[in-house]
Amino acid sequence: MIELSGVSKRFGNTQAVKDVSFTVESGETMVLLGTSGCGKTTTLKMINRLIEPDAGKISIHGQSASDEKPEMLRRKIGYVMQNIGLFPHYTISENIAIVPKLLKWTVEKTRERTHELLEKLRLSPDCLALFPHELSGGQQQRVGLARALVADPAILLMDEPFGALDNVTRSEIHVEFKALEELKRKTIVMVTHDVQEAFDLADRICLMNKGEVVQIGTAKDLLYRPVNDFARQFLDGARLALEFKCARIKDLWELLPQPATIRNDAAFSKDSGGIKDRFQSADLSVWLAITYFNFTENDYVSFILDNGPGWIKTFNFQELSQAFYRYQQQNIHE
Ligand SMILES: Nc1ncnc2c1ncn2[C@@H]1O[C@H](COP(=O)(O)OP(=O)(O)OP(=O)(O)O)[C@@H](O)[C@H]1O
Repeated sequence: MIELSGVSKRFGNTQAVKDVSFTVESGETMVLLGTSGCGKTTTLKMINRLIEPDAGKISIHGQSASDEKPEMLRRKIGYVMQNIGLFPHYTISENIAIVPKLLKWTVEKTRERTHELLEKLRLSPDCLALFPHELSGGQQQRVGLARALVADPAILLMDEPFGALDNVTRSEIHVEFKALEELKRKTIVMVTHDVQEAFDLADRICLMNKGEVVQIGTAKDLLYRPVNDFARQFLDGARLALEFKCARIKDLWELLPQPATIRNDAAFSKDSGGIKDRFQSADLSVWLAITYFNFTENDYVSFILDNGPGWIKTFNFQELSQAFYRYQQQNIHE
């Protein structure tokens, strides 16, 4: 768990961070979101003491960060730098081995862990002897993540980790990132100025402006219950896409047409793994349902909820849109 209480930082005449307080629970992903210069990176760097606060308290797992030596603190906290930040004259293998070296791991232990991570992050072992510039942006980003994860830290700080990637690669990596078992147990604080990214990855979002926290909440809180005009306007440009991202098929289940027949064939029984062929989990955002499954007027897709009556529904794009519209109305008028 990470706790910030009344944390402030000034650089000369600039109040970079002002009285920021929030708690990130163990295993939670908190995204610091806001426009350029609003104090996100400064806040992140105060957590691992790359920057020292002028005022306030930061504690990690209940222990004050200021009581610990910065180098010791940083060994326990993975850090993915802005613009990936790989060392250009180190090979990929050397880049990943930086923390293991500090921790005096054996060559064999480092090699084993490196290969384990490469496999999880879908990187070929052939890249180990290469230099960063010989890899694509997406591959470099994965190496940056491998370097931060190598010592299996419970906490991961990520500063615009996908900032260098184009939009398509970025969305693909978001899906993979969410699915990585290695990350599911970690407490993550991530900085981004990209609202879509925040909505894709956050459990909760901390929206900042001019060094201060404007609102902390789930994506749905920010979308449907903004605390002020700034919070409302910050999302306005992408509101519809964000609403699609926030809503899961299961959230609108009751608004979707009742199944004409409840099918029971063995092909998609729970025992056979649930998802078969065109059968998708209802725990999927409406956004993904539409973008990934080429969902059209003529195209019926079956979704599976939990077991029980009505746990499979088959509908087309139009029926999904209608249900989504009713869901939006309900939330706005909540
Ligand atoms: N080392 C520094 N010296 C002087 N001013 C700084 C320093 N670091 C940050 N600042 C200023 O503090 C403010 C907050 O910067 P910070 O990098 O935390 O913002 P940010 O929200 O992360 O922005 P970006 O998304 O552009 O990185 C900015 O006005 C910035 O110019």
